[in-house]
Amino acid sequence: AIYDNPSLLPPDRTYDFVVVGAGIGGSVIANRLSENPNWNILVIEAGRSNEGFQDELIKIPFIASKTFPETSFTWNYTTVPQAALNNRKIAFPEGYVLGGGSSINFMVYTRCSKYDYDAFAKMAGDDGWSWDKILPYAHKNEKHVPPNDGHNETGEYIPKLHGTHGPLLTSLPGFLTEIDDPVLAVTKQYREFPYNPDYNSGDPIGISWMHSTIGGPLRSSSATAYLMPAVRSRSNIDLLYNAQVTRLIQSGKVGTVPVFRGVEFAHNSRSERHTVIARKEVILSAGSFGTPHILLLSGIGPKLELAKFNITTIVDNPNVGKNMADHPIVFLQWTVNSNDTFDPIIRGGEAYDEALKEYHATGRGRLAANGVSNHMGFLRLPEDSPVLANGDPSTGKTSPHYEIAFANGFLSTTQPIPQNGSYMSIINVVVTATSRGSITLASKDPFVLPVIDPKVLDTEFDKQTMIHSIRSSQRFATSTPFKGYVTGNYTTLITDEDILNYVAQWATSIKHPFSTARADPDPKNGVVDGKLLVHKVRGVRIVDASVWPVIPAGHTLAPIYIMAERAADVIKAAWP
Ligand SMILES: Cc1cc2nc3c(=O)[nH]c(=O)nc-3n(C[C@H](O)[C@H](O)[C@H](O)COP(=O)(O)OP(=O)(O)OC[C@H]3O[C@@H](n4cnc5c(N)ncnc54)[C@H](O)[C@@H]3O)c2cc1C
Repeated sequence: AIYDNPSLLPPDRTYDFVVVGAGIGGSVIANRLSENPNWNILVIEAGRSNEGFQDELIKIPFIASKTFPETSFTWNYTTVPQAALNNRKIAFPEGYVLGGGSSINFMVYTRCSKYDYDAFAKMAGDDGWSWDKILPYAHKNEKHVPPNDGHNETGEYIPKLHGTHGPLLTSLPGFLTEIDDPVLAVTKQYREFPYNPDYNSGDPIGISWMHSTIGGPLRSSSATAYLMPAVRSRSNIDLLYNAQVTRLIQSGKVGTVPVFRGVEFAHNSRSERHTVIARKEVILSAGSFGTPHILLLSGIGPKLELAKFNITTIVDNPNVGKNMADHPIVFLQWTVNSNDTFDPIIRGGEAYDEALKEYHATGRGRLAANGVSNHMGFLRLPEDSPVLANGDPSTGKTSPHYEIAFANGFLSTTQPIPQNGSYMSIINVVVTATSRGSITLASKDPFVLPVIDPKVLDTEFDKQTMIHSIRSSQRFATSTPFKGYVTGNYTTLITDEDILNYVAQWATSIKHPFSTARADPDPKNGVVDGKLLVHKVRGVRIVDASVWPVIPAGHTLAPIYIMAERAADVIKAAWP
């Protein structure tokens, strides 16, 4: 059954598993565990339903960016001032809705490098997370469907690499653009930008066609693919949304080890607190901010920090909320000779209304497709690059250092679009970023947002790699295939100093927080073990981005789906 207020949840109901957070990790776990008809599952989500008020914003692919930074679909986090960004505080939205990030994100589906998974396995001390072992779960997750415009996709990807029967729908670009041909022409002419027939093979290096979590004209999210189908078809799963988990409660002890099978939750800061007990496990899937926040409020975290807020430490673990990895992003634009970019649509008005009309009438057109890019490139710094002089932080030889992606218009999440003109944008992302930030308590009150400090571009490696990425983008935009199309720079950047100033003014986080409760067999170094069980307590497991000991070098949704699919089997095996 579905409940939208804690007071409606039947008080006598008991559950085997309580899943906290209905984002990517939580939705996969809830679906897979409820396959066992003998188990009862409760899912508790702080945010809203993915249906109802303004839900077109999270259904129509092109307008994804209208869902953040501050809407009813987001947690409106703001960071502390970022030193490398002119001390700007940046907006850091996260999904506050069934589906979590998968309901509001840009839908870019990248499995990342096989070495990212091998590094996870090695650091967590569990070979099951390695690429070769986990690959079946990538297939289990995915259902590749034809592109929405029905174009012939032969040669644009390698079919055998993709799932055909999973819940999550993925597809190639559903709206072809005028820059597709020149982008592909660059890959034939320049060794710096080789063509990769499919970046989801475990070796993403090169320029590939982009895959998105889109089926037909609609976003496919963990809510539409996993959670709601299970809730609507099975009687052993209850879903409660509009209910924030405020802490875990110690429910007993095994010897000297505390057991945490109690979950406390409330509709808002003024309303009554409720509790529920999980007979088997509490699964924390509240994401890289929500999960450590709940642990800290429950007395599991760095003792000195907890003491500052008069929270009694039950388990002293200095790693909770630390080691936060993320990816910095900056957008760069060029003026182009075209009447066919998406700029008029982004500006709104008549062009947007026309596109929306076409979408409703035919289910086709630009709005039915991902607006970010049709192709993207994952590239490595040259082996002799001085940026690598102090070592290579990437996980292996098929792991990129940076990403570039090409948009057929003025794309930016920080810069306002100019009133006039036509543009092309290249997105620059440092995907092997070495800066590490944190999430810490701001208050003992669970309804006060925690302090987020991602330390964007904090290290010299990250800054120099961003400079390299921008220079690479500049070579791309001025390559022969773009002669006559690209007419000039929107912003002219010549020296490294120019670039760093530009980055300080406009860079932001791509919103891939990771590793804030990382897996490590040694409780001194991590928060969970290789089976994702929280160290030094019983009854709590974590399944979300926070447990990854490395941040995958690409976009993060696919790696989380894949790890959650395997985590579900790990849990099933633990309760035979
Ligand atoms: C704006 C944006 C754009 C992005 N674009 C892309 C992209 O194009 N491609 C890509 O691969 N990745 C993208 N990402 C990243 C990706 O969406 C995330 O990495 C992913 O969703 C994280 O999954 P998760 O399961 O760890 O957490 P989430 O999906 O964030 O789910 C956590 C859930 O827990 C809930 N929750 C939190 N605290 C509590 C609490 N106390 N009580 C109850 N519930 C709670 C939240 O409301 C949320 O629903 C983007 C993210 C954002 C924010």
